[in-house]
Amino acid sequence: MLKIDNITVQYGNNKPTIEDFNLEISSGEIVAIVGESGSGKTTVIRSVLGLLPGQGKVTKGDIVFEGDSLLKYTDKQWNQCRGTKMSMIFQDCGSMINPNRRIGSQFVEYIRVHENMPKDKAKEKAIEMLDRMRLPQAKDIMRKYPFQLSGGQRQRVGIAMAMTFQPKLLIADEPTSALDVTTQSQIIKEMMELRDKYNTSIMIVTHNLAVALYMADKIIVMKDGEVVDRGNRDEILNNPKSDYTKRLLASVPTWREERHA
Ligand SMILES: Nc1ncnc2c1ncn2[C@@H]1O[C@H](COP(=O)(O)OP(=O)(O)OP(=O)(O)O)[C@@H](O)[C@H]1O
Repeated sequence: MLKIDNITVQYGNNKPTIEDFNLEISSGEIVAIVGESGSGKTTVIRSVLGLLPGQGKVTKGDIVFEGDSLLKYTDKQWNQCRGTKMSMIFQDCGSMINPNRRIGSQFVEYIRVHENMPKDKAKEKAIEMLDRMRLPQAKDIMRKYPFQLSGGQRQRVGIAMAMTFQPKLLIADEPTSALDVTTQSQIIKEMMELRDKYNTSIMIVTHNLAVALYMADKIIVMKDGEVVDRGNRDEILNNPKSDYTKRLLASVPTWREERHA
């Protein structure tokens, strides 16, 4: 479904931020990229989304999505792809939700940018999506401004928007780090349900190894632009290769002798 094939990414003439990076995601698979700040996680997902900032560029390798190279996508192809086949959610929905506009008006506009439909139909669709993301009183939510919602509610709105067109790939950058622990675990469970229901592949970036161990089928641990460990949950948990991963594991809380993720 998505193949990141040996890419090197560089910002201007600086030393490459990531080198020879590989990752394959199948349909319905959840992959987590874990690592500390500055390790290159966001660079990987921005490369996939074609949204590298500044002078960022993929200088080597290829990124293939459903058989086509994303590196060769035209602006038109990107517009058809982002928000529909490939969607993203961010920490506290940062770039998705405008703080100065009511949820309803921006959700309706978001839908109509991607699909030609009358306003009332788009509104129905928005309410249906909010309902699905377990936001009770969806009609009330539509009338509210983002600041009138809790962090968890805002994040559910972001996920509802991202899931509107049932994307094949959902890319999530630290989607729960702004939330309290209880809301964090609810949102994570809800994301896993999306995978089960729609077979959405999910690529999640997190600095929290516990979150990765809980939800991901495949985990990649990065440090200073390099992959220092990769494997499924059991491999990372029981047979980590790098000292860095071992240290991260040691910091995951334990409970009754059992490591809890
Ligand atoms: N716009 C940019 N211009 C130049 N260099 C950049 C830019 N963005 C990132 N970098 C370089 O890439 C490195 C990795 O950054 P990146 O944002 O990918 O890390 P990260 O693991 O996602 O960190 P965080 O968790 O803080 O978001 C940075 O240390 C920096 O050297």
